[in-house]
Amino acid sequence: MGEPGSGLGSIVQFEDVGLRYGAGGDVLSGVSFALAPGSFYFLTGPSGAGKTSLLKLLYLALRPTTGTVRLFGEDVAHVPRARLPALRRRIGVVFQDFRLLPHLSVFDNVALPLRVAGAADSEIAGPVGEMLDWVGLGDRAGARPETLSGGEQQRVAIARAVIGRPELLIADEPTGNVDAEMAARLFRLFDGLNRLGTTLVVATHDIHLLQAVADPQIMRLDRGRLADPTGALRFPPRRQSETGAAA
Ligand SMILES: Nc1ncnc2c1ncn2[C@@H]1O[C@H](COP(=O)(O)OP(=O)(O)OP(=O)(O)O)[C@@H](O)[C@H]1O
Repeated sequence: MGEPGSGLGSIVQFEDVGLRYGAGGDVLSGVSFALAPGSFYFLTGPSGAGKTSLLKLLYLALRPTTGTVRLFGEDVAHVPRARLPALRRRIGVVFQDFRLLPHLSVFDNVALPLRVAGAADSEIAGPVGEMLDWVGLGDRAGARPETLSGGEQQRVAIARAVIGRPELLIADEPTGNVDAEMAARLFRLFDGLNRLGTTLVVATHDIHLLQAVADPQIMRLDRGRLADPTGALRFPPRRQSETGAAA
């Protein structure tokens, strides 16, 4: 797990981070933690605790009001605006509200990160087709997002977030709209990515899904503060009988 406080070699480091929206009160305060490369963190806490706000700091949609956020070793407050897109390309995000592009097909939504990274069409078809098969949407490649159910849109959003094998994957309630079987499958996908080296931060209320993951660590937010100031609590290791066959 990350070495809270030291942050050396971390993918993400928060130092005494505080966040306010406008003239409102503290949404986050005194948040400090460091995530080691290749770790798998769950972010839990009651509604309104600040989980989405913390994730927004991670994917550079917000900057902290106080304190320091470092991503890939860089203080985000000092990253020139022109370099932000390059930094963002290293991060995959599954948004709570999916944010699929309505004028693009399912295929083109999922292909987008590869196209932005400069991949040729010949390099795109195979991986996108495989990814759509994996999330059970191989036969919906040509569909527009608006014709899909909420759960199907969520799976497209996950496919788009992971297709480029990001160094850091951030997901906000990524299984909120899918059934238990698909949720377990998606978590095995996350676990597989994690084994390949991707660092994950997943906000979820679905605590029992943590057992689909080899080495989960838990951060709990309560009213804008990390409940465990040392950064993480270790979850009991999964038992084979509880997880079923591997993906
Ligand atoms: N854009 C905003 N402007 C003002 N206040 C906001 C904004 N976004 C969030 N908040 C406030 O910040 C607090 C934390 O919200 P946040 O969405 O981060 O919580 P959360 O833990 O993700 O909740 P949930 O589990 O319900 O999604 C809430 O009190 C919310 O009202």
